[in-house]
Amino acid sequence: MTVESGQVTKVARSPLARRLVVAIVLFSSIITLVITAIQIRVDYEQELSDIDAEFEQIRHSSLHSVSQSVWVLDELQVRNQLKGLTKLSSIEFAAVNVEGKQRWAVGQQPDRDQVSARFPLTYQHRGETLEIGELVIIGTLDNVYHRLMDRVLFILFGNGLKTSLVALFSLFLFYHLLGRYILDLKQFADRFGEEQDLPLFSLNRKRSARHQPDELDSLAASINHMVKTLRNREDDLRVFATTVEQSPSSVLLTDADGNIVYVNPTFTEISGYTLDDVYGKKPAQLTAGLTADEVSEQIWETIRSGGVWAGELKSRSKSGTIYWESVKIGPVLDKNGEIIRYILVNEDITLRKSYEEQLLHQANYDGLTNLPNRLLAFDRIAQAMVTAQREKCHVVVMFLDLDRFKNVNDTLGHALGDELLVEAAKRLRSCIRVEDTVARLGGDEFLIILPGIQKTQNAELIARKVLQAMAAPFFLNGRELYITASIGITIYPEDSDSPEILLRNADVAMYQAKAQGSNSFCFFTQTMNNQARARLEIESELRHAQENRELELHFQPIVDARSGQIVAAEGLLRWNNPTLGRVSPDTFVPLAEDIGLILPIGDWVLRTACHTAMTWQQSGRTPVRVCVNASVRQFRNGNIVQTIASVLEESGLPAHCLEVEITEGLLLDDAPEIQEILNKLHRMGVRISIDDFGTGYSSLCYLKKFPFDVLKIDQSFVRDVINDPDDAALAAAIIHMAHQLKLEVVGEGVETTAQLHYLQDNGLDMVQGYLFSKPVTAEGFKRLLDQKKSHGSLSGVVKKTDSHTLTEH
Ligand SMILES: Nc1nc2c(ncn2[C@@H]2O[C@@H]3COP(=O)(O)O[C@H]4[C@@H](O)[C@H](n5cnc6c(=O)[nH]c(N)nc65)O[C@@H]4COP(=O)(O)O[C@H]3[C@H]2O)c(=O)[nH]1
Repeated sequence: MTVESGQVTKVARSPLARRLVVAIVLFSSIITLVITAIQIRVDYEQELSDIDAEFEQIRHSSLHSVSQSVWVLDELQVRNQLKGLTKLSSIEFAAVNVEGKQRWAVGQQPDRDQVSARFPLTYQHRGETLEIGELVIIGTLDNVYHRLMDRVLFILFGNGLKTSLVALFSLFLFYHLLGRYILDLKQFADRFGEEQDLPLFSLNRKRSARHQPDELDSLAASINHMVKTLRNREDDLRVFATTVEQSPSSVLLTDADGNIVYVNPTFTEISGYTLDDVYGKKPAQLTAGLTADEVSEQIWETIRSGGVWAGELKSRSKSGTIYWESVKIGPVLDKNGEIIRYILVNEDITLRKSYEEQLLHQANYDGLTNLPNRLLAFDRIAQAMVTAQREKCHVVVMFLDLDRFKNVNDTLGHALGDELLVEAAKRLRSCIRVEDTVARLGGDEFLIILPGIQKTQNAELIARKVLQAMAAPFFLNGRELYITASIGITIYPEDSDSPEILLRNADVAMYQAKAQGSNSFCFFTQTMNNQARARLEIESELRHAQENRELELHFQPIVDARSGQIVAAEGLLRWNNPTLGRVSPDTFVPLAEDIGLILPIGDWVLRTACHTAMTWQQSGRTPVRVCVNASVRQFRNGNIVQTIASVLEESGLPAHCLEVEITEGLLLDDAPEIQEILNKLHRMGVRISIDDFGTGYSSLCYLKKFPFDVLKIDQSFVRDVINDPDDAALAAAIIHMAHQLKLEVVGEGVETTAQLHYLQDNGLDMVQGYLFSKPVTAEGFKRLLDQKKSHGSLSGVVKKTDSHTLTEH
């Protein structure tokens, strides 16, 4: 009840209730006043007409007697009659005027609102009507007024009471029907903001069975619907708020004027600024000087027109660090399409940017020397060509390759090779102007681009300068190294107007310079171009040689120098191409090495050689060794030990029947893995021979260090043993020395009996050469083996005459 009465008081105090009461009172009062006024007016009219009626009554009833009394001048009677008149309620004063003058009067003449009447006093005398005077009666309206006033007061009081009661009743009704529910609603609304789990609103009223839903029910239903909608929205908002709070992107909100009103934790984390630091500031203030004015204008133009601007901008953190952000800025519109906020979603892309920059650098610069790479070099050539065309000058493009750089790598290791390249790059840079470019194309290949050259003769000067710079010794890792370079030169626009062709021209010219004996330069000519084309053609044909079965393995016998018996067969590659015809191994083997094809080809040679040798053995012929040339590449990049092991297993050829021929080049590299491979092969029982001995470094160390079985004297020595005493002495010394080291010696390229005899006399173990046989097919070799069978020993044949050689035709 207390709550109830308290609520009533609240209701009574409520402006709405007050307004209701005032309205009721005002309305009721106005109605009352209007009705009262009308009523009073009617009553007043009625009072006046009552007075008129009374005056008429006087005229009918008293006028004759007053006239009689005046005629007879009965003063007393007149006075009594006048007094009698003033006794009447509405008459205050009565008088008789004779001849215009007041003769008798009774009562007070009122000075307030009055009503009066004048009646002529007449008398019939001798048939004639005489006017003898005038009766004046005057009444006041006081009584009328009093009565009217009483009535007014009564009406007002009655209506006031009624109005009050109505107002009170209205208040009660208002509270009972509406007010208390409004208060409940208010309380619900108050609690709704504070209590998350507030149950839905329900009207606290009794409902009879006949209760029909009224406006309050539908209001409650609407409110609950609104509550549910709000709660859903609140949930959605909470989800969005959490999303924004936990977003890995930084989020800023500004008001419609662009002043920051919110930042999420990621923003603080990245920039170091809290909301307090930046509240009310413009985002641009945080990046002052980092965004170009045109970009800022473009951003504003886009977002003011309702669009979203996306791009990458630099930002500055609180500590002053500059970082990159991927930025999306857009307006938030209200439902009328008016901008109410701007939202900035930024992602820190500094890392990505730096990767991109790195990638860009990597894509354009060489990692080792930091010189522009091939890609950038092309771009520079193209740019230089455009400028040269405009300024009517030339662009000189030089292709530079370090001579025998591979040897440095092989001998001293890649680390030192790399150091040499870095130093060489520095020297190259020091030879040219700032506007010139030195690029590294890869390996030991460099490109020098000289734009804006007026006289092409200058190219020669610069080439000489470069060669000179390279000629000075390099001091690396405590070693003194010498390296030379070969330079190919081509000129724009004379030689070509395409960067690709210019590069190719310079490459071709460089090859020519190398062919001339290295440490030189060479200008490009069209003839060179043709040669290069030919080389390219060979290269492209070679790539398909194996699959097209164009390769063949021929065999050349190696015979015992004393018995003349065939003791071994050297497998020698042959390539017969339908377009190119027979191509010499001296041409295609180095090419195959350059382009890496020597690995599959080398495997094929090994396999073919072992299988062929095995078929000879299986057909009952005396077993002979098969010698296979192995390229340096097979040792470095291939899996030669496993290949040989599996080939021997596949073919069934005993390991001691296989001899692997290597050249000195392989040994230049002091790499332990080469020694390991050779040792493994040796342990497997495979024989190892050193080929072309005498042409390279011919270091005796190698002979001691590596597990060789055979030494093959190069044919260049053998050729001149008869004519050149030096070569003769050298050949003899090599045989002697090899024997000291327990190596067997093969003389290569023996073409004459004189050569053979000289070598025999000096104790040579085996001979190989056209004197006995040129390399022949496997079938041909089989015949040679059979021929040997039928002839028994060849030694006699050999010693008699050249015409009795083993040569297969
Ligand atoms: N003038 C003259 N030459 C003679 C005489 N006796 C033999 N020859 C030639 O001398 C070369 C000996 O082979 P090489 O020094 O290993 O030199 C070989 C070898 O380095 C390479 N080669 C050939 N086949 C292969 C192979 O299967 N693998 C590898 N890696 N290189 C091979 O190609 C080079 C040349 O091979 P070919 O042209 O077959 O030339 C062969 C052979 O035909 C002679 O009395 N007089």
